Amino acid sequence: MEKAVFVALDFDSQNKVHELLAKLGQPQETYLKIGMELYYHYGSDFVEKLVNQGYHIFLDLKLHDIPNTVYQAARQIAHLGIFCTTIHALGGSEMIYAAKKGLIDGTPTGNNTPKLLAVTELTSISEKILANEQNCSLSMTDQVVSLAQTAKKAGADGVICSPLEVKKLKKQVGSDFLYVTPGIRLSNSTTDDQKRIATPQKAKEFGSSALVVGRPITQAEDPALVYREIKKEFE
Ligand SMILES: O=c1ccn([C@@H]2O[C@H](COP(=O)(O)O)[C@@H](O)[C@H]2O)c(=O)[nH]1
Repeated sequence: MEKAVFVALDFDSQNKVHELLAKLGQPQETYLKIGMELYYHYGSDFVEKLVNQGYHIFLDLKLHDIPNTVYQAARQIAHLGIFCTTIHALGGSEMIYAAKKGLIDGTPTGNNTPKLLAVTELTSISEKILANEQNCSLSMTDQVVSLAQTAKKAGADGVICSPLEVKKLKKQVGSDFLYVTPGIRLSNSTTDDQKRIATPQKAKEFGSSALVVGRPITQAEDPALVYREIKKEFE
């Protein structure tokens, strides 16, 4: 996982996924993120197909429900042979603990338990939205640190955050925790709906463990070239 670049497969069809994968390289060296769009369309068979081809799969379903429901869902997710998955840290420590237990209980004997990553504040949330819509009196960084501390205590393996928060997180939460960062934009990319962004180079300087990159790769004229450039800049 250290220094992986996860390509976010936010597509509405399998054909588009296969077209992209044909350009990216060996499955064993390729990290992919499957989110709600593909999962709700094609279900877990599609996830298992890519796992069986040798891809490292990050299943990003961002579970957020009562602890028992999350426990049962995590138990099912653990059968898929994926590399990591997500929950919302805002669900609280009991829910995070339940997710971790579900992943452990559901992992078939001999397989690795998927890593559990807790989403702190989505990278589409700005300081202004945090204050005005979530009525949070903490700064963005302090709120992310607080959620990460809760997630770590409850057994998560790492968090999803912006690269902008990683330096402080490493100091206050520790380097023995994963900091996986979306919100990655090249200096010439559009920001789209992302608010807390950084380039791959900056993310590397701040200490991100892994990057998540969608549209800058998937909507590029030459996705393979951009993917290679991002990997080179980050590794
Ligand atoms: O805080 C978060 C959590 C998850 N994401 C996901 O990452 C990708 C980013 O895609 P881009 O096209 O590079 O913006 C996307 O799948 C999100 O669901 C995030 O952006 N922020």
